[in-house]
Amino acid sequence: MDRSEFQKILKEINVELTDNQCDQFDKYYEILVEWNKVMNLTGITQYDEVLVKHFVDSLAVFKAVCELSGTDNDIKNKINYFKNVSVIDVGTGAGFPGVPIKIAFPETDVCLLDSLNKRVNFLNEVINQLGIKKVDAIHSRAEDGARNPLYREKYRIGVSRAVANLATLSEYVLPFVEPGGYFIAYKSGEIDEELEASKKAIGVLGGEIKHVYKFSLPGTDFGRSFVFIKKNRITPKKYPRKSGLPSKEPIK
Ligand SMILES: C[S@@+](CC[C@H](N)C(=O)[O-])C[C@H]1O[C@@H](n2cnc3c(N)ncnc32)[C@H](O)[C@@H]1O
Repeated sequence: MDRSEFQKILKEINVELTDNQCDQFDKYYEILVEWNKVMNLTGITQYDEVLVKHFVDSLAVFKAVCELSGTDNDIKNKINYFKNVSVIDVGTGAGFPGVPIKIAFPETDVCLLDSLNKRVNFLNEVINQLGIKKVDAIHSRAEDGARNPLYREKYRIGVSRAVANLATLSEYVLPFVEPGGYFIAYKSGEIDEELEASKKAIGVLGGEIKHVYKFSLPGTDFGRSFVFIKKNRITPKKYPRKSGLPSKEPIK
C-alpha cells in the first residue's frame, strides 16, 4: 500500500495526516518490526496489515467520535475531537491504540500503561525515535496505577483494546477517568451478552453505557464496536480491587 492509499483509507474514518505524520507512522512500523524479532509485540507484521489492523483500527475511534458528536453535545464537548484532552491507554502493549492517537492528534496528552516492562521499553524507544512530546509510558498493572494519586481520576478519556472482558476492563480503566469523562472500549464480535454482564460493574464504578458504535474496518470484514461509557460519579475508593481480582472475579 502506498501513502496515498493509506491516506484514502484514513479519509473514510475522517482522519487527515500530514506527510510528517505519515513518516512517523512509517518509522513506528520499522521499529515495531525490528523489535518484534526479539520480543513478542504483535502477530501482525506485514506492512499493509499493520497499517489497517493496527493503525487504522486504532484511529477508527475518531469516526465514532465525529459521528456521535453530531447528535450528542456532551461527546462533542468532552472528547473535543481529541484536541487538548488527556488520554490513558490501559494495556497498551505495543502502543495500540495510544500511539496512533498520539501521532494523529499531537495536542493530546497520552499516557501508555502496561504491566510488561519489556513493552514499556519498546514504547520509550518509539517515543524517543519519533520525538513525540506530552506522552508517557508507564510500567504498572492497572490495579496498582489506578490507586496512585498521580493517575487516579486524572484523564478525560480512557481507551483500551484487546485486554479483558468489559466488566474487568471497566474496573481497570474507569478509576483513571475523571468524573464527566469517558471510557471508550474497543470491542469486536457479538458483544450484547458482554454488555449485559458488565452493566452492574460499570454502575458500581460510577459509569453508564452511553453509546455502542458499530463499524466495519475499511477494506476488511472485521466488525469493530466502540463502547462509550460516561463516568458520572467518582469511583468508590475500594476499586480497583487488588491485582488479579478484577479478572478472576469480575464484579457481578
Ligand atoms: C493482547 S495485548 C493487547 C495490546 C494492545 N492493546 C493491542 O490492542 O494490541 C494485552 C496487553 O494488556 C496488558 N495487560 C494485561 N493485564 C493488564 C493489567 N492488569 N494492567 C496493565 N496491563 C495489562 C498485557 O501486558 C498486554 O500488553
